Amino acid sequence: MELIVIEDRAPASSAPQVLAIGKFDGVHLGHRAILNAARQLTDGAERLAVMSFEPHPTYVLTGNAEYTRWLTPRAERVRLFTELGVDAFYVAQFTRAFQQLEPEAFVDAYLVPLQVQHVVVGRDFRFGRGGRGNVDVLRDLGRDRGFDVGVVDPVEEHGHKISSSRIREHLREGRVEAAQALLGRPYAILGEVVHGDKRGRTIGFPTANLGGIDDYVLPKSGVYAVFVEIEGEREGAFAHAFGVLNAGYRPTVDGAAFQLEVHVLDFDGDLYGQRLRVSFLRRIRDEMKFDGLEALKAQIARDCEFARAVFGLSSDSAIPSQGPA
Ligand SMILES: Cc1cc2nc3c(=O)[nH]c(=O)nc-3n(C[C@H](O)[C@H](O)[C@H](O)COP(=O)(O)O)c2cc1C
Ligand SMILES: Nc1ncnc2c1ncn2[C@@H]1O[C@H](COP(=O)(O)OP(=O)(O)O)[C@@H](O)[C@H]1O
Repeated sequence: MELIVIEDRAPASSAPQVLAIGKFDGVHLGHRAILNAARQLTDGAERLAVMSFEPHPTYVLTGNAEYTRWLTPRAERVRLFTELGVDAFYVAQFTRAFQQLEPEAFVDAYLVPLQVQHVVVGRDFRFGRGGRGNVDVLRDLGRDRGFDVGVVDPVEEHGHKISSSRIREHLREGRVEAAQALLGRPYAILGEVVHGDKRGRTIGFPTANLGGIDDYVLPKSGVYAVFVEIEGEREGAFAHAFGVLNAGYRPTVDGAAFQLEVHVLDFDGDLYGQRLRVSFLRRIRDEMKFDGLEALKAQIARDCEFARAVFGLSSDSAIPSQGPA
């Protein structure tokens, strides 16, 4: 897949294209419906392309700092679009000048050079200065410029529209399974294993601390059962495994910063510098303040047992399974 950042005018495309336009944060089931509709319009000669915008338009337009974080930062969108067979991903810079473009100017500078044959958007798509452009405006502009417009109705789940903001809300409340139902896959965060306080190993539960996660929407603090993958190949480690993850401030040890740390089940080895993707499968409990490390250690052992039961893994410990406290 080709990744093209657009500053103020799209580069000329050498091939005709079908283009899906939207924010695509999360690449959730609603976004997938748009991509599938676009894919069905491609014939042999046309490329399948996606256009989205950075920084997050909601951040630029509302100033809401939560939108400096993404469900899927650019690298994750690149990965998912590649998996979904997208040929070209255009990232348009959502600058002040961009926001001033009239709908017609947007179409002429951003779509016409791309040899767009079909544009596919969601029903509520808005574009151009002050959000003046909508699907009808886009259709009218396309008529004179040789493209048509496919409109995809919102995908619903239990009568509610699937949206990135609902997924954010679920994650804020720790409802990772509800988030998964809207995403069509578990919510995942990719980070690099950094050094911590080296306390984990002294209590028998080494925890890989994830760094470089500032671009991600973080789930509610608490303990989660997770799926863990190492990005790229590595000799002597695992390709994927299960784990228990603590998200939060670690009140027992007076942690000051929000952290994600994962203890990988049935693994012993060096993970520093590795890139791990953790997928949130099940919330186990709230983060708690314990009277000392022994109590914390006993609870982590129960968390591991609980996760083993969830995953159907055999227990290799003598601690009886009691589930979360
Ligand atoms: C499954 C799991 C659950 C945890 N639960 C809590 C908790 O409820 N409260 C807390 O203060 N710390 C909790 N922790 C974090 C530990 O305090 C932390 O892993 C330990 O201090 C090691 O820190 P280090 O990796 O920086 O050495 C948990 C860790 C894991 C792996
Ligand atoms: N099962 C495991 N799960 C997570 N990390 C492990 C495991 N076994 C060994 N490690 C290694 O131990 C490190 C974590 O140990 P810990 O004492 O918690 O140190 P730190 O405070 O630096 O995270 C990980 O970064 C990894 O390199």
